[in-house]
Amino acid sequence: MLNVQNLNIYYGRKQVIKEATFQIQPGEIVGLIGPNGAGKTTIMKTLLGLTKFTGTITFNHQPITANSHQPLQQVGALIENPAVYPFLSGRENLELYSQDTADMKRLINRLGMDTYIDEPAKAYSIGMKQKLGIALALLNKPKFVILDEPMNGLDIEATILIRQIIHEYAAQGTAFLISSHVLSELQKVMTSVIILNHHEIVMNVPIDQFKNAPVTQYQIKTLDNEAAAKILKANDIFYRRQNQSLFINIADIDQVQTILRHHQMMLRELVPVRKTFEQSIVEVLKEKLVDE
Ligand SMILES: Nc1ncnc2c1ncn2[C@@H]1O[C@H](COP(=O)(O)OP(=O)(O)OP(=O)(O)O)[C@@H](O)[C@H]1O
Repeated sequence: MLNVQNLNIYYGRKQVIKEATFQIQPGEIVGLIGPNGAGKTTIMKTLLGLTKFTGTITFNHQPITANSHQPLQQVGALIENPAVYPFLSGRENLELYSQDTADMKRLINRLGMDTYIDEPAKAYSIGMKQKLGIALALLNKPKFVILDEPMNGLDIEATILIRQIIHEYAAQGTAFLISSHVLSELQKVMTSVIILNHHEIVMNVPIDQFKNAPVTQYQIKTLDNEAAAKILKANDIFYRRQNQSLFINIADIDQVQTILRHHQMMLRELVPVRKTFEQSIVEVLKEKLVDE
């Protein structure tokens, strides 16, 4: 569907994206992650034909360039602040772009905007404006949607709703490219992740890779954690106490069970602890720094 090959982008003499190559297929929800200034927004703007570049971008085999926007008719986007006319109502803003009134009405309803959609957009809160921006991006059943920090300003209920809507569109075949600094939120929707660091793609993998992260520690509970901790200390075994649990390194877990049993101290809980998504991302970004 979307095919990006050897993308290079410069602002003046400064290279902002180096040799980025990636593909996005129908129904995929791709998270774009990277530190501030890594080039996420720049990539998104370039996919919309808003920036000059070298390399190739094709959408359904048709090229997108700074001068050729034909394939973008099937692409919806929310980048930076929603482009909303403040003196028009939310509905009038949507009508400017809508090609299907029934689809527009359904979207207003699905996003829970019925009560304020006819008020001028200038009276909207940040979250209401953000929802309007998302509605604009989702109008006309797009095949591909680009969302830059879509959860900005949304409360918990709206965040959950947007997540559900993204899943619904993806189930119908719409592909998404979404950037967010809230990794835990992005983790709940994305099917794969592209990590940008220092203007290059350093990782492009399915999200399942992180779900199956190796076990690094075990969290254990006994009837008397205080006494168990003393025994571990006396045996020179490293542990960390947190939230009425003891955390044991994976290499020590067999020895810990043997020692505790020897002291007639039975385990009440033994839970494997995996690296979190956030920890894995931080490690990927650090690895790259070490390489450099
Ligand atoms: N119009 C511009 N002119 C010159 N440099 C720019 C312009 N827009 C962005 N840049 C530079 O390009 C680099 C990438 O910026 P970009 O906004 O794409 O990063 P980002 O990954 O989206 O960052 P953030 O997470 O802070 O939004 C930055 O170094 C930024 O200073």
